[in-house]
Amino acid sequence: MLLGTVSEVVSLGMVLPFLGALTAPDEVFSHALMQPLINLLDLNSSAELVLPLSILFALAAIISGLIRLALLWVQTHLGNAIGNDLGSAAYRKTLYQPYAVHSARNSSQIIAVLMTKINTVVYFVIIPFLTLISASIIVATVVGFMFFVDPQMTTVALLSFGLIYFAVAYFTKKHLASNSQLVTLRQNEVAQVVQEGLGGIRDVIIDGLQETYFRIYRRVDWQMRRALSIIAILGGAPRPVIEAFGMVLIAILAYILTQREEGLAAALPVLGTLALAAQRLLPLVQQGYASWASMAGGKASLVDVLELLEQEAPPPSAQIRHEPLLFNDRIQVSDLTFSYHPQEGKPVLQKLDLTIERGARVGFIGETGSGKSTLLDLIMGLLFASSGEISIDNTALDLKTQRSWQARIAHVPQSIFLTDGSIAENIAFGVRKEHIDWTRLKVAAEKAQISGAIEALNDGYDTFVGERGIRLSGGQRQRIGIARALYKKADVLVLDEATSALDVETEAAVMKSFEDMDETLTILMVAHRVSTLKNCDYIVELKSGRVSRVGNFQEIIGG
Ligand SMILES: Nc1ncnc2c1ncn2[C@@H]1O[C@H](COP(=O)(O)OP(=O)(O)OP(=O)(O)O)[C@@H](O)[C@H]1O
Repeated sequence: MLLGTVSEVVSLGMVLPFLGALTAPDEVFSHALMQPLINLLDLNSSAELVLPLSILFALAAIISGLIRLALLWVQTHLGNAIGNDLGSAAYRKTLYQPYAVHSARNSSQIIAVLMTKINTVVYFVIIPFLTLISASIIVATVVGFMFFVDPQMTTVALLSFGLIYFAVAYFTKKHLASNSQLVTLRQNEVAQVVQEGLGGIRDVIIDGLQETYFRIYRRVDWQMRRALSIIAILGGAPRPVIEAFGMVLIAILAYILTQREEGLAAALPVLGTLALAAQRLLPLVQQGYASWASMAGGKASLVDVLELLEQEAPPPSAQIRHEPLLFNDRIQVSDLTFSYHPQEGKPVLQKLDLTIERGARVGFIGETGSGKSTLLDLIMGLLFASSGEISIDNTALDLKTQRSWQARIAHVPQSIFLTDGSIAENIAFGVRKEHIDWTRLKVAAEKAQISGAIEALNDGYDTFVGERGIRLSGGQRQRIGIARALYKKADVLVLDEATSALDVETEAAVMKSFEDMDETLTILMVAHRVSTLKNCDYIVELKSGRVSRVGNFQEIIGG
């Protein structure tokens, strides 16, 4: 920035002697400031001065250009580096939020912030801010230099340009703010429509909703872009007006200067410098104004990014590997009440008591919405009781013990997330490829009834699982999910409709393989088909947020 300023002033400073040398060579030759140069080059006449001055002038211009190029590089790079820091910090904090926070909010808004708004902030706020600072410093210095050349004219020029920009800023401020708001709202909607359309693509295809989603996307995206273009237009609009005005002003100044006693020749260097300064200064002032306008336009996006950054930081213990919580006897659920929204209506679970011994295979049934998944989330320490408690052996499950309890659990959801990687990497999830324990991996795959299918593939365990595992069937995905849980060698396996996509025979085989597992392995499962629960030690039936019955398969389901 400092270099940028120096380069501007030096290249401007070179104009005065250069034009002077062309128009009034003798005066320049005898000027005190020129003597060191004249002595250094051993010049004898004013005519000899023109060439070195021309070279110096050209050099100053080239250096000034190079420095500005470097400045552009630094600003853009720095802006994006700051954007990367902000985005990563916001994503990290988001990941570490409690499950209750995630389940209560709209994920597409978070996606909009992390994918789109952070860019808006970089290109509309951070880079313009850096540009504004450098433009302000350069403007101030160039104005100072111009003041030195001709204070009167500089004051007139400054006041006229300044007033115009202030007036424009005053009148556009409101429009910039409202469009800024519009941009962030529409960015949320764009993220939502993309997420909903692609996330539910099966239903979109079956219901023939492609055109509906396409139309919504086109409308909200256009509204967002229109607001963005209004911000850009408001930022750029004064330029052509001011440039025309600037030229008029220079014509007037030229006229006034030529009317002075010294005549045109004496006025020309001053006029040239002023014209050049205006030509340099105007884009800079315009850049400063456009940066301000852009920042005003990006403000609402910045507010959204800052909101994510203000989320509670992960506790220092979050990164530490937790020693698994002692679990030798039982999970005890005592007098447990839970509400998603404590102020509203009846709790989802009410005064629930339940004991699950270590090594038990427990099935949960109940009507839809009876609270099965919620109870499993509470047992897994993802949600916390509104009143009552869950304890493991005799340790209460709370924020402090949550991570060490979770170190014992493997969860198999209904739909598992597969990363772009090999099957092996997806089973040994989160483990670096070189650290994978292949024997353990193969045993897990065998027990999950997937080893045969994997080994039949050309690349076996190294087969690449495409984007979100699209190349695998639902049943294969679920079995990979089960193998992943088994690889973790957890003490508690939680299966929430984890076998719903399997055919009856495969499901029975998976269930059978659970039977052969270590008898200390505790299995909690919610099943799509009650027949899946046939081999459970007991079945817990939930009704209206309470345990209505506990018994074996025969007692609860009947023969
Ligand atoms: N994130 C949430 N925010 C608010 N309410 C929720 C949330 N998740 C579930 N609920 C409500 O809690 C109740 C219990 O839901 P839960 O998913 O635990 O039931 P479930 O027995 O597992 O149902 P299903 O068999 O349909 O999966 C339902 O009334 C549901 O609407």
